[in-house]
Amino acid sequence: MAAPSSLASSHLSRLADVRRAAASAAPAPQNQQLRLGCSRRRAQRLVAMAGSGKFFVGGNWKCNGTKESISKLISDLNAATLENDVDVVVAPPFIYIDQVKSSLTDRIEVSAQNTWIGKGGAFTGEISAEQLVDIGCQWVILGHSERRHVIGEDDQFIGKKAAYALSQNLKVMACIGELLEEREAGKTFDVCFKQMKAFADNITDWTNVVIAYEPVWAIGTGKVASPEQAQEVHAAVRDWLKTNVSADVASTVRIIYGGSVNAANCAELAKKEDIDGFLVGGASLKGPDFATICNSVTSKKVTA
Ligand SMILES: O=C(CO)COP(=O)(O)O
Repeated sequence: MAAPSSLASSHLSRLADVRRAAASAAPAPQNQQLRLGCSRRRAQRLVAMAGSGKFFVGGNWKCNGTKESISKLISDLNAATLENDVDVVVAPPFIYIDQVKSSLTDRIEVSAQNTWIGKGGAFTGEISAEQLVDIGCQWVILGHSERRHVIGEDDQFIGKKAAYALSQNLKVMACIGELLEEREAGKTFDVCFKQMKAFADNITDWTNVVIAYEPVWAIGTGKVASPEQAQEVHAAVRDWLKTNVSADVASTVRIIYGGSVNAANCAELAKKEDIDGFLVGGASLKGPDFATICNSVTSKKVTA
């Protein structure tokens, strides 16, 4: 695995610029900082987010579940106590979305795992954004590595899907992340920035977008990125947004981490400055574990 020091030094020096700029920016209102008990830079970001800056946890159920197992998961989630400071979303397989919508508490929003690129019609086997909205689905996951690397979706196709989903008022979890060989070749930032560019070329309003950094080598492998590895990429993506989109988007968009997150490792990851939540696969199939991950937002309240 490439050590952080092998990542491009120009990006690291730009990160240092961002940190210096943040340190010299006007202080956040003190009550906000105290209430959150977090670092000044994060408090400033939360003020800029004006209420939309909650910790965010998504559960991606992938191609798992039966009517029976999903009923059990729903009743565990309905019984769970969730912190107020966290947005929680689950993404069941398409065919169970209706079942989930009709029995899951409104406290948890519902996402699809994919959508068609445009308006529905003669596209056998596809599900349109209009249909998702029709059944009350609020979110869609786009650009997941399993869609990119197993199904073969490319950056442009994914970017266009994001534009269309947003135009239909679906909120988007936009996924990026490098393969193991790309990380080992020192290409982590290049790969993530290229995937970001395809999203940025198609997205004009980032209000309803959450970015999910999911290193492919950490997905379903039990090999979680260290908090430092994840933080480094999150900060670089935020820096990329500042340079290529706007300072406002860079400071307000949530960047969540995915890849072998579980009830035991979530608290340490959640403490990191630029980790605004998680996209969880395997552990989201266990209600109590998923609730623990949602409640790792409390780690954010400890001064970083
Ligand atoms: O792909 C993921 C979420 O979208 C992560 O999956 P795991 O948590 O099972 O590694």
